[in-house]
Amino acid sequence: MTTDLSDSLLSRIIDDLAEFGWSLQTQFAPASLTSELAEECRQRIAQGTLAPAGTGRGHAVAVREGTRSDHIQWLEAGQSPACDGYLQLLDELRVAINQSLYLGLVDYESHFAFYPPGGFYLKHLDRFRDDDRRAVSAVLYLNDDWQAEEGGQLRLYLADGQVRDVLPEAGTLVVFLSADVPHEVLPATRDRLSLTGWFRRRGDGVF
Ligand SMILES: O=C(O)CCC(=O)C(=O)O
Ligand SMILES: [Fe+2]
Repeated sequence: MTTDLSDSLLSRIIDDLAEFGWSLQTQFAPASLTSELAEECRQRIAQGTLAPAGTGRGHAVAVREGTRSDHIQWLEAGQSPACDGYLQLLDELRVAINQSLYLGLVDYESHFAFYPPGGFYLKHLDRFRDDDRRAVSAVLYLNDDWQAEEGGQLRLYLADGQVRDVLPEAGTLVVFLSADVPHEVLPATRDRLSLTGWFRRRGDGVF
């Protein structure tokens, strides 16, 4: 699957990031791609390959009960045309951000996330105390026809004191500066599927 991001979409995201530290695009990914990704996520859930997420750094971290209740599986390139299509789009975005904002983003790490009904992620920052490589967070949602009364909003606490809620509707991408925007996932009354990821800067080699 090959798709390209339009220049106007890329400019909107970059301008928003520069001015406000976050951006919301309700039509980031084509419906065909999000439905394939949702189908793949559902298959992985059914096969039992998603595992309870930890809250520390890296792939092998302790599960801390009570902080978050999503199940995740990390993406690798070459697993499916849909995943590769998604990674290609995010790489286009990475290159565009670097060209305009000089953030020096070197890669994008990403996982499927599944929040069962009642699932949540308490207020947090995506940057770890001992690892500042995560610079920009990007989440693509995979849920058709999401209604506000079903809950599941991503709640962002912005620098100007405003609080914004984002519905996890299929095709919506939310992007924000990982170190600057505390956020939480509110419980929902239905399954909540997404692809969550982080553009990273080069580390200093200590970790
Ligand atoms: O799914 C979301 O809306 C955000 C998830 C999140 O904050 C995280 O995985 O760090
Ligand atoms: Fe987060």
